[in-house]
Amino acid sequence: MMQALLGGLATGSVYALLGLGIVLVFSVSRNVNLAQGEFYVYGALIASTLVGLGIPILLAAVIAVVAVAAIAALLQVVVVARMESAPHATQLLGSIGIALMMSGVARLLWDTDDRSLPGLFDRDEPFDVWGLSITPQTIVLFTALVVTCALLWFLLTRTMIGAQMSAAAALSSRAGLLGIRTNSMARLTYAVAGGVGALAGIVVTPLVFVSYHAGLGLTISGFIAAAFGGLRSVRGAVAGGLLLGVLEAVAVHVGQSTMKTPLALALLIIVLLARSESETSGRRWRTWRLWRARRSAVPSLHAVVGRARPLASAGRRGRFSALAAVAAFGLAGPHLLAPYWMSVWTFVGVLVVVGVGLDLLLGYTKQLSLGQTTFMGASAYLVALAAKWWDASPLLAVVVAMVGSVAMAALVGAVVLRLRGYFFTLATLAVAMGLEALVNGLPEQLGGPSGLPILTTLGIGSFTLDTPEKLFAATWFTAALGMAIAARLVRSRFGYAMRTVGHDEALASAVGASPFSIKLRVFCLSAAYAAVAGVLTAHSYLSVSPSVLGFLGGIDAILGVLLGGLGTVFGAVLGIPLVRLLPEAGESVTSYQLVIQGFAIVAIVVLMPRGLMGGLRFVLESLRPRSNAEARPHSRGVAAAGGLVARAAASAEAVTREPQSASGLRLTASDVEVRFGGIVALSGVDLEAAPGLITGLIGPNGAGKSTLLAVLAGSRRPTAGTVRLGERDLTGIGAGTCAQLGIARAFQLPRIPSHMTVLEVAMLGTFRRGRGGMLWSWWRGQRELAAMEATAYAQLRRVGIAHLARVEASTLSTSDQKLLEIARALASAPDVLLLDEPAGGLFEEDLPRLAGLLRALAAEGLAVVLVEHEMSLVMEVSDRIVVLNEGCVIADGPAEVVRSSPEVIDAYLGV
Ligand SMILES: Nc1ncnc2c1ncn2[C@@H]1O[C@H](COP(=O)(O)OP(=O)(O)OP(=O)(O)O)[C@@H](O)[C@H]1O
Repeated sequence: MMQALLGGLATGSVYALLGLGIVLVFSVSRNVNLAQGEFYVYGALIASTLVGLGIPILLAAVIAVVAVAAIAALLQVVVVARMESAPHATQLLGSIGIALMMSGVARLLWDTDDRSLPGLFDRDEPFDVWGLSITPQTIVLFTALVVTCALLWFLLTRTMIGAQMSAAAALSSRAGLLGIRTNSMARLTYAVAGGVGALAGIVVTPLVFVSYHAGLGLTISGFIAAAFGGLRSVRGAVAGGLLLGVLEAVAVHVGQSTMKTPLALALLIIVLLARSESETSGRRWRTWRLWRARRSAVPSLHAVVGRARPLASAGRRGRFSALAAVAAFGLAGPHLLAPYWMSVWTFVGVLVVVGVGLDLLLGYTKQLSLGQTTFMGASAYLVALAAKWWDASPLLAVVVAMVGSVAMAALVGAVVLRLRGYFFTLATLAVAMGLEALVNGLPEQLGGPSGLPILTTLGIGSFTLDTPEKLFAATWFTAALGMAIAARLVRSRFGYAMRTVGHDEALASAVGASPFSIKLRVFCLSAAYAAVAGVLTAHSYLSVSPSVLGFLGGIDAILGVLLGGLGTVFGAVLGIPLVRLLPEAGESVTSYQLVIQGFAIVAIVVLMPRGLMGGLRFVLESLRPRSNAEARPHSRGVAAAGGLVARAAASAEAVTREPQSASGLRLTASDVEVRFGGIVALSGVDLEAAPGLITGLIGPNGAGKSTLLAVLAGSRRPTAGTVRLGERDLTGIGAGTCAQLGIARAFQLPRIPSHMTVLEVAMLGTFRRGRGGMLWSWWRGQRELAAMEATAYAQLRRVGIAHLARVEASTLSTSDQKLLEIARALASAPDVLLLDEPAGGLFEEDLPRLAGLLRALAAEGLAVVLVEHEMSLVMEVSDRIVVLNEGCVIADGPAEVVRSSPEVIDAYLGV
């Protein structure tokens, strides 16, 4: 046992070394470097080539470490630096692209052979220490870990460079203001991470062979180690690496070697979850009750539906033609294609189905799941198992496969969607790899590496898909149907919520959409697409093997969707055939496949983020004749809005004087305290926002006004104190539920999703007034959208920017964006309106209009809370003013009383 533990510690040292590289990069540049394992592979392979040329091992090791450091720095400059401001999903995709590209180049340079290295010492015989046998190379390995930790500690804490690295990490983009060259720091970090990775490869390869494809597995192990310390702790990475190594060794020692990988990956998910924020169940229960309670009070969008004209959706003809072309291909294909090509195109169709589901998740909600093929594989396995274990009929086997896969997605999603950004993606990767390893390790139950046969033929009753021609047609019809369903969904109220969640979860909560619930539903829906693809693939190949579950099987779908264009639904049908047909170009291409895949991912992410569909739209937009007076649209969404606005305007006539809900509820904050570590932002604050009144909230910079507004909106949980709306306790229930209950907020810095028109942004506000979830929204799509547009247009007109309805919102001036924030908030027909510096950036001549609007809103019964530095506005419109200073209320009363308070003059007005 002790010998096994020692072996575990040795393996753990390798993981720790890999984890240290990941920690270093993440600490400085907030990137998860998925190529860390490739640095290991390159270090070992370069050194082995040099040794083969007769260079002594020590010199070869030094050259290899320097070479890999240089490669890493080059990759940082050429690829990573260009993705700095991209979303997490894009950065991770770029990182995957780099890993695949490096792996592919390694295959070309060093072929598929396993390689080894001589040890750094001549002696081979192990030492005997207290009955344990320790090889000299194991000692080298431990020494390398200790020396690397010491050097990293010295570099980070005792040198000027280390101080600059830490500052670059802590201050992010603002580090440049202090004269810190953030680019050089990031480059240096990558170089050091590359060197550490190469060193790990060089010290381990005398013990274990290395080959070109080892990188990904090593990266995952390194990531598990790094995750222990939250990706930022050197000590955490070392402890995590050693623990993982020991855990694996124990699994092998007790005869469960096949469980090694699933155990390690389960450990990763547990660690990630332990580090994620979780809500208490009590709070969730209260939130759910309040969410249900709001139903009766909300002025329904459906009261408007009858009055709003149904819109002929823009681009409908184009979508219909595309769907008809795909279905026609399904019919004509069997007559046009030779049998071999028909089977190739059948699998392309299967991947298109996966790709459309993936696009809903990645393109709209911006969640990069590397586990899509997990659900495809699970479904294919369930088809096989239903027949094998329960002798199920073909139809029942399909039902079992679909229900089982979606239920599995719901369980997996409920766990992994608690994680954000990189952590979510890596958890899905862990699920995919873990399941593949599990199936491989259970030959008796699940067929092991050779898989299972499919014993059923797809069909209903006497109608069976028993020929390749029928399966081909069914696959492409399914793809067309899948695209039609997705295209309708993304043009519904739920579709807008998906896009908002993808852009900005805080904004989604502020309009009453629950990011978690939306992501979970889309996760399950995309799994349903994958499950359908699994059913088709099982019956096409008549067998299923573990490789279908693995993450690499899904790379083609990801790459195809990226190439076609994310967030387009139809991009999958453009991109996936190009990707899948590439290997068919010949034997020689197959050996270049990894390089091409990796390079294509990197190139698309960096150079063509909108893919082929984006390019196509750009060309079509450029060809479209346009009058001079017309504002140039920046996206298809913007162009589409042009035709709709006139109708929205007409419909808005019917809803212009929408009754505000005016439920007469009062928002009360009592004894609120908020602390940020040692900073007391608010202390013992009371505030009451009564219906029909405007409550001004003023105070010097840093007084705590925005923090109090965040507490009232539910987006910040107070350290102490309560918030109530009428009798309901809202403390800590979250911004989404507060928005659902009628508290609307306009942010100090406008939150404007990219590629949305002004009308669309205002429409987001109507979310809480719609009915039902994803299915209802899909079913009622166009009528509900018409009501949303009419309602939003009415509010745009109210704040005076209806003429900008079709302009891309992100191009508006700050003052117009501020007015748009108010329009969006009003579109929710709130009871309470929280405004954070609405006059900031407004022109002087706009102030009277804003004052008039605020008074009118109060007259309609709204409770308005106005945070503002523009004193003329506050004094003119406020019925009551609360003054904050250093987190405490120093005055509360009518304008004339507050204005003459010596304390207020001293703290604020006199400045
Ligand atoms: N996320 C945070 N972490 C740490 N401190 C914070 C955070 N948010 C606010 N603070 C601190 O809390 C205090 C109150 O900040 P807040 O933004 O609420 O003030 P404010 O009155 O809105 O200022 P301004 O008028 O400049 O917007 C400040 O000292 C600020 O530095």
